Amino acid sequence: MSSTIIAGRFVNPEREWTGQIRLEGDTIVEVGERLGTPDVEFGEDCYVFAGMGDIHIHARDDQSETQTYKEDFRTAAAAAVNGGVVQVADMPNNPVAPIDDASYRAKQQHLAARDVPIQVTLYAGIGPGTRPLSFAVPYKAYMGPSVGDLFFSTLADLDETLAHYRGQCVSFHCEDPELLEQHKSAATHEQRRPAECELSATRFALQMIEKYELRGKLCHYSVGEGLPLIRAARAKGLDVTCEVTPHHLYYDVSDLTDENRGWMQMNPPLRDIADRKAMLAALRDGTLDYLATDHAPHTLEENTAGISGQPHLDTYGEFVTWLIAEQGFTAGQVAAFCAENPGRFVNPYTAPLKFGRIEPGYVASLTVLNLARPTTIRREDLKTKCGWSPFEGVTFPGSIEAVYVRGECLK
Ligand SMILES: NC(=O)N[C@@H](CC(=O)O)C(=O)O
Repeated sequence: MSSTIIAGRFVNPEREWTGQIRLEGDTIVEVGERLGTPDVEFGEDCYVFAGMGDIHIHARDDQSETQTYKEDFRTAAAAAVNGGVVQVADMPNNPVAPIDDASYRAKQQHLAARDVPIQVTLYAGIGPGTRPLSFAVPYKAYMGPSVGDLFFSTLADLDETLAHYRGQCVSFHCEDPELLEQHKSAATHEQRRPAECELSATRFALQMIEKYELRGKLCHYSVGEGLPLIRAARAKGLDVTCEVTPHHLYYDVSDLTDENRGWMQMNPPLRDIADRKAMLAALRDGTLDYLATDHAPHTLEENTAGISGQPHLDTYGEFVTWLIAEQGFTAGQVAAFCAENPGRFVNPYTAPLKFGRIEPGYVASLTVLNLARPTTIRREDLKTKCGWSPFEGVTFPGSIEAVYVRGECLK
């Protein structure tokens, strides 16, 4: 079995240290000071993290193959590696939604045939009348309409369905369908999906998590007023974690112009500056657990025509360098919300591989960021099939030095 010694500055959430690690096959087998002559050495400008994980992506690939003109598992995996991401979790709002044993297994087989190097965990969908699968998977509930047909029209219907999912791991897209309906004639996207939709849905999701003892997760959180509700629920002992996207941390409504409105549209929408600042603070204090992109690759033409979502996998790692160099996040904080917490979320489903830490027994996947070499995002460097990024032209303070996937250096 091939053995590689890597030297550099390593980061886990609780400590940062200079030393060496030894990889054997696809596993980290030793962490120490002087294990031998290094095969690879990363300099002082680099941080070596456990491989980063994006637990909210839309690869747009399923057995129907009707959306693979914009992304498929291969191009999503290429975009992930390009952005320093070694494991992803894929959402179920496909034309053929994985909602039961047969449809989930069929999507798994479809994925296996794509033979991608990174780990892809599949969510199963919860829709009106669905029931849990016979094996453990993470679930996703779209409370109201977003993209695709998997959603509820009333929260009462969702409650009735969730009663069957007691104790399961359920992620919520928090927008109240009845309030969305009330605002549907408003002038702009953000007025049609206002903060109160997410707040009301947050209260409901927390009630459901308590009532059915779910392992709950709130997706792409964007409303400052909801954060105290999440903290209070945790203080009460609820098992609830929370994602935040790059776009809700970087942009707010003051960035919207007549020209960019089309491609700056996503669900939930951009919010006020105060919300954006609240998200940054909550990511720093641990209220938000995961940097998860909601990578939603649609073509620019589709976005301009009104479909919601932005692609973000290609730029995940560069965006993280902005958090460190310009927003004052510590490398340890990054190791928590980009590696350890996403790893903890998927590890129940990825055995024998264990993601998220630099520690013997964990997978030999690493994300190495260089904080001294800035990157300007250019369309020609993207690997996503949809072919664009909202960050085109943005210069981030750092770059991706290397990406190891199961012991192999892929970038
Ligand atoms: N977030 C989005 O704006 N779009 C997502 C759907 C979703 O996650 O709601 C998509 O599937 O494209």
